[in-house]
Amino acid sequence: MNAIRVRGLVKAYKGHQAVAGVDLDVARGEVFAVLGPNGAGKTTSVEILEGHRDRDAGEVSVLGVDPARGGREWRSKLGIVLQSATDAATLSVREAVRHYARYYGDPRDPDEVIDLVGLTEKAKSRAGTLSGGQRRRLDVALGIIGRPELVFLDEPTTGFDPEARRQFWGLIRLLASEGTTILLTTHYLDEAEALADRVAVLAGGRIVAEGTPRTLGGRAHADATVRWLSDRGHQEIRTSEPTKVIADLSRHGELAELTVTRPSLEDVYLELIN
Ligand SMILES: Nc1ncnc2c1ncn2[C@@H]1O[C@H](COP(=O)(O)OP(=O)(O)OP(=O)(O)O)[C@@H](O)[C@H]1O
Repeated sequence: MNAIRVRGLVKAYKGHQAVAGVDLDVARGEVFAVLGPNGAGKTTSVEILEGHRDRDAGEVSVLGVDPARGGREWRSKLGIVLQSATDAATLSVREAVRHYARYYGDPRDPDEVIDLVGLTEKAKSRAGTLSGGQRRRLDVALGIIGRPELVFLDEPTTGFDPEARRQFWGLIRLLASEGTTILLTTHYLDEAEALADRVAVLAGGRIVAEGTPRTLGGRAHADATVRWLSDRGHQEIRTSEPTKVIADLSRHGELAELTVTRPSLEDVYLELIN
């Protein structure tokens, strides 16, 4: 059984279809990233899967349960990190994490989780005094304290500095290695590429492409661009046979500033949504 199965999901706000017929399958243990521009319907879709928002039509199964009817036991298997920061301002980081741990039957060790998200030095600080990125790390800590089977992360690294993002990626890889299923939304294409087994691109409430980061939108078969510097300036050739092109060119000697590139995930993404 898949961790997530969605068929024909529809949600409208005052006549505007925010989600306009989405099908989605996420296997157990998979890291799945949903990409898409602002207003594409990512948060709406994720909130329906979390049981936080009702739907107008479609079938949804999350860990074998319809989220609209998910009870306490089902909810305890989920880890949810919302876009809005947690309201635990008066508690210290350690108090907040310990407090949340009490809701679960088999929580992780609070201090271990605080360490995993890189907040050990801030463990005694009140949540209200943390920086934006530190608050976000606390949100992630609260989302994983209950040892969830499935974690929803809505734009988890927004506001993280580069080092914190790398640290977070390590945490996601650790959770994935333990068999946790992870659904994340992100605007960072490098994040999707680094973490996701598969990605879906949502635009205008519909999935416009789905695949592995390496193959999305025909990326693996796209032409390569060979660039080099000659006496006449910078040269560029688009080709499906870069090895042959370079072999031919190199007969004339060394090629200065030689590079071979294929479209990045960002190139493919921008083409898909436009
Ligand atoms: N509570 C609401 N009431 C009315 N319209 C809403 C509501 N929530 C979302 N929408 C609209 O639904 C559409 C999809 O919004 P959603 O938040 O799901 O997009 P998103 O892909 O998560 O965007 P972002 O990347 O900006 O977070 C948008 O046009 C938005 O304005």
